[in-house]
Order: sequence, then structure tokens, then C-alpha cells
Amino acid sequence: MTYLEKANAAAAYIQSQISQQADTLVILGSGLGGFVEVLEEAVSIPYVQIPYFPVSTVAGHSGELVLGKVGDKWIWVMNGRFHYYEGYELGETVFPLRVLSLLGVKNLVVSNAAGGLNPDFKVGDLMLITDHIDKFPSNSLRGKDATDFGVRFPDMSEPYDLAWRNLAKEKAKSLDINLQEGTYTGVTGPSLETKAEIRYYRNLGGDAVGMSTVPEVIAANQMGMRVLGISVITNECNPTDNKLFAHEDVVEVATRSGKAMQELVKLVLETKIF
Ligand SMILES: O=P(O)(O)O[C@H]1O[C@H](CO)[C@@H](O)[C@H]1O
Ligand SMILES: Nc1nc2[nH]cnc2c(=O)[nH]1
Repeated sequence: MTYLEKANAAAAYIQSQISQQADTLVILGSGLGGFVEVLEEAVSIPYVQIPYFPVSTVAGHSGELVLGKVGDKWIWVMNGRFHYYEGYELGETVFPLRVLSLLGVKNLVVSNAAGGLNPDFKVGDLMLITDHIDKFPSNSLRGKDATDFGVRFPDMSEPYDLAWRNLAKEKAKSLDINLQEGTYTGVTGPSLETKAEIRYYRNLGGDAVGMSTVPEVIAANQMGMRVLGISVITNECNPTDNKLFAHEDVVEVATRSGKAMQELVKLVLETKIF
């Protein structure tokens, strides 16, 4: 079967279980699964039940597709995402996003847990992603399959929608959230950054660093989706401090600080701007 045939089969299965349509998808990063608590009338399908879906193999990623209401708006939520370091090809990591586009998704909110490169950032801060730097050795559009979903060479001059960013900043103010802004640097991982790499990524212009998001945002832009990206800064990447890193701490901080992200995303999604 071709990639598109598999995507259509997965979409047909999902539709057979959940007939409700929704035009927005929220992808939840490490430790950010708590977002599903803001949903009303939620129904979910474990990824393992969906034909051709990958399965989450990382702690802090539940592995279920959820449909629920935020205010009066139905949305899809991926509670758990897929990473290149798990051994998936980048095209596989964006398979669920493409399946949801076949089900009518036009707007993507992507969240992640990231290390703070910007020295002004504090652990627990939210960072509105204004742009990204792609340090992956491959691309989610590599190969002929991708042209089934859009142009071969998509424009990336505004991968994170300006109107949505401005709305997020406005809503953050109303929630007294000190919303940082910056560039997300996407790297393969799973090893963490050396001090030299921290200096390198910072000199490249990165404000935060993580191991996801970029492949999804590239695929979303190719499909003409509107994208809002939010990072939870779960640890400080300090080029002189040798603070040890543990994924458990990332999940713990993300779970705690994810509450602010939940409130912000809920307010943004309840506001109709397009
Ligand atoms: O980007 P998300 O999925 O939030 O996960 C982040 O947390 C993990 C590292 O602790 C890595 O997977 C990194 O990408
Ligand atoms: N690459 C990378 N990913 C992260 N995800 C959460 N924190 C980090 C970090 O410090 N580096």
C-alpha cells in the first residue's frame, strides 16, 4: 500500500469510530498530556488501534487520539507524539498529522518541552514560537510520498501564523502569563546538548532547543495549515553550568507548567479569528 492509501485507511477507521468533524488539532509534547482535562465530551482512540499509526515509546506521551470540545469548538488532540530519535523516519512522525488533514484539519497547535537557550528564560516559562531552525539531518517532505499532500518546495517565510501569535500574546496578557517569544531549534536527540552545542545553537539564533516540532510544522505548512507553536521551557541550557538533565524532570516541569499552557491554548481556541 502507498503512504496515501495507508493514510486514507487510517482516516476511514478514525471516522468509523468518531464521526464528529473538527478543523483544529493540538499536538501535546512531553508531560503536556494534562491538556485533555480541559476538553468536554472527550472520546479517545489509542494509537495502537488505528491502522498504520506509529506508537508512542517515550515516557510522558500517552499515545491516544482524542476528540473533545473547548468551549463550543470541537478539536482533535494528539496526546503523545512521535520523534525521529525513537527510530521513526520523519515521514512516519508526521503520518498522524496528514491523516488528520484528510479528516479536515486546517489549524495546528503544536506544543513541546524544550531547553532554554535564551539566558532570560526561566524554567517553567512558556515560549511562543516565532520561527524555527531545522537541524534535523532529513526532512518530513523527503521522498515522493510527500507530494501527495502539497507542493514539493513549500514556502517557509511565516511557518507560525502571525495573527494567531498576536492573539496568543493578547490572551497571555489577560491571563498574566509572562509569555516569552523566540526561535525553536529542532535537533535529533536523544542525547542532550554539550556545552559547546549549547553555545553553537545559541549563536545560530536559537532561544530554545528540542527534538520534535520542526518536522510537523514543515508538513503542516506544506498542507496549508495555520500553525501556533508553544514551548514549555523545562530546563536551562547553560553553557557553563553542568546541571545534569533527566527526562523525568522535563515531564515534571511540563506537567506543572503545562497548566498555564492549557489555559492559554483554551482561550486562543475559544476566540474565533478565522
Ligand atoms: O518535544 P517533546 O515531544 O515535548 O519532547 C521533549 O522532551 C524530550 C526530552 O526530555 C524530547 O522528546 C524533547 O523533544
Ligand atoms: N534537545 C533538547 N530537548 C529538550 N527537551 C526538553 N529539554 C531539552 C533540552 O535541553 N534539549
